[in-house]
Amino acid sequence: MIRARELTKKYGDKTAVDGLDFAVKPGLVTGFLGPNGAGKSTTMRMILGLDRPTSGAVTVNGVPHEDSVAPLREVGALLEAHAVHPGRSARNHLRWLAATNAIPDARVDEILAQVGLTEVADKRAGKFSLGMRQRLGIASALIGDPPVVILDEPVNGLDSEGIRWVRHLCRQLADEGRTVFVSSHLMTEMALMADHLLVIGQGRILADDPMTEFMAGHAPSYVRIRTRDRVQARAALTGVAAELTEGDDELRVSGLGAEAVGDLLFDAGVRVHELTAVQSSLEEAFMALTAESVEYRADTARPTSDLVAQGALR
Ligand SMILES: Nc1ncnc2c1ncn2[C@@H]1O[C@H](COP(=O)(O)OP(=O)(O)OP(=O)(O)O)[C@@H](O)[C@H]1O
Repeated sequence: MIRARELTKKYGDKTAVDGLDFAVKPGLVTGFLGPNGAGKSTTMRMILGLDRPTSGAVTVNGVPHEDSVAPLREVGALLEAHAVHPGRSARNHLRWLAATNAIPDARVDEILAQVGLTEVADKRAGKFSLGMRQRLGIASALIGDPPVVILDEPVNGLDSEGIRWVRHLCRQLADEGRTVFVSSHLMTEMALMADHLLVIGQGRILADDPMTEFMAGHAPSYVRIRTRDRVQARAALTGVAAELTEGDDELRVSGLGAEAVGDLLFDAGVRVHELTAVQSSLEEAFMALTAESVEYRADTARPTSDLVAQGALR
């Protein structure tokens, strides 16, 4: 369990993390999301005792991480810029970590096999591809068999097979009862991986919900209709549907299921060319939720999805 209370970090005038209160629970994969500059890395660094809070506190299993006696056996972490000596082999790097954390040497070969690096274990880490470095970083995080695992952008640089592997690994770690706290900018991956979401923007919590509740609350579903008889279709649905929105060549109906919409249109004699139940994606929900707190945005970038622009997400 990771517990933050009024966790705050200021850099001069800049408040990077602004009074965060949250609990990351064991047995779940908790996704940590936020736009660039939201304060995710700063929060993770404070959890790991690498940065001191300006005020407030964060504990891992009840103890501030810097007070931990054998830190790698308490929390395993992969940070974006993890340091491995380029001249050292993967095996020697892990052996050094094991030796300095009272972890048996036998664990090194075990963890190398688990992350798929056995064959390159004696290669210098400086020669590793980004994907191999990520795997070594994950091996370093897991070598102490920790109950709490923190992974900052773990799928960065991994190919499709590697991404699937990280997803399954996170699921397995959570199923073993560990606390798994993961950040990623890849929303499709997060949607598949996380049971719970903690979303921050400008250092503050925007959402702290189970994935299913988050999607129900922020990623609305609607029924898409394509028909040439738009006027008739609107007439049939007005007053029954919660909301009717006109798209370029479609009508979007919220507040009614596809069956009900189909029946109403059939009863009204409307010829329908498409009727689809649509669930907005996690990415659309995230963009809508964080639109106000995006720190850096290209002038030409549309801040939110077409859905938002067309008024279907509010
Ligand atoms: N050492 C520092 N000195 C000054 N400002 C900092 C420092 N570290 C972070 N910040 C600022 O604090 C804010 C939060 O940064 P942080 O790196 O935690 O965000 P993030 O959510 O991890 O972003 P990203 O997704 O881009 O990695 C940003 O505005 C950043 O510029």
